[in-house]
Amino acid sequence: MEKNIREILFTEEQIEKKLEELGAKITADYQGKNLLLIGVLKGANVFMSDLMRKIQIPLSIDFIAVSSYGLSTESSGVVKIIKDLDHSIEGKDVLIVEDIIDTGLTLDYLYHNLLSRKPGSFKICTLLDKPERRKADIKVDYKGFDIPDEFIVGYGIDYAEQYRNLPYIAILKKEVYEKQ
Ligand SMILES: O=P(O)(O)OC[C@H]1O[C@H](OP(=O)(O)OP(=O)(O)O)[C@H](O)[C@@H]1O
Ligand code: HPA
Repeated sequence: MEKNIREILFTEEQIEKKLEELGAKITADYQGKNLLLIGVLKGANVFMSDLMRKIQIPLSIDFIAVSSYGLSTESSGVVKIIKDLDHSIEGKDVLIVEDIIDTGLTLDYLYHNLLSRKPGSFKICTLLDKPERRKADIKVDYKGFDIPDEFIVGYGIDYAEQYRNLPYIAILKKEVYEKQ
């Protein structure tokens, strides 16, 4: 295990099993629809790549890049779009794919921003949900796991741009970010 990791929350095998469940639900719910997965970069990159291969219906993908945490473990509360979508979403059945919902401020911003672009439908899928920290009310349609109020890394999720390549989801040791 990486030396700065306190505890592994979900192993590769547990993540794989959860993705199969989520993929099966999305496949059943979006039959005959015009499914567009929108990945929220950079964190959702790994989850989105694995999830889309568990969905057994035609779909398209796009990405939006936002940032509110920068190099910190606390949300700045100011969400910035760094890279916008490549295409219009008008009339499309949009499923936002997030790695983690924490305060909910990122998704609250994206919800209002993307809804104004008139999608046919709009739903939210997140791998991880940290409900204790919520500041904005978010309705999650597809969820992988609830997690405790700890700082999480791995499987695409970073601290100061590190640890995204860990194949598991883990709690970062507090001394790693408290000494910064
Ligand atoms: O619910 P919130 O408190 O808003 O936090 C969730 C957001 O924070 C992380 O993104 P970050 O800003 O760290 O950018 P990244 O995806 O590039 O790592 C994560 O990927 C979510 O998008
Ligand atoms: O626990 C977290 N870890 C990494 N990035 C995050 N962005 C929101 N919450 C987290």
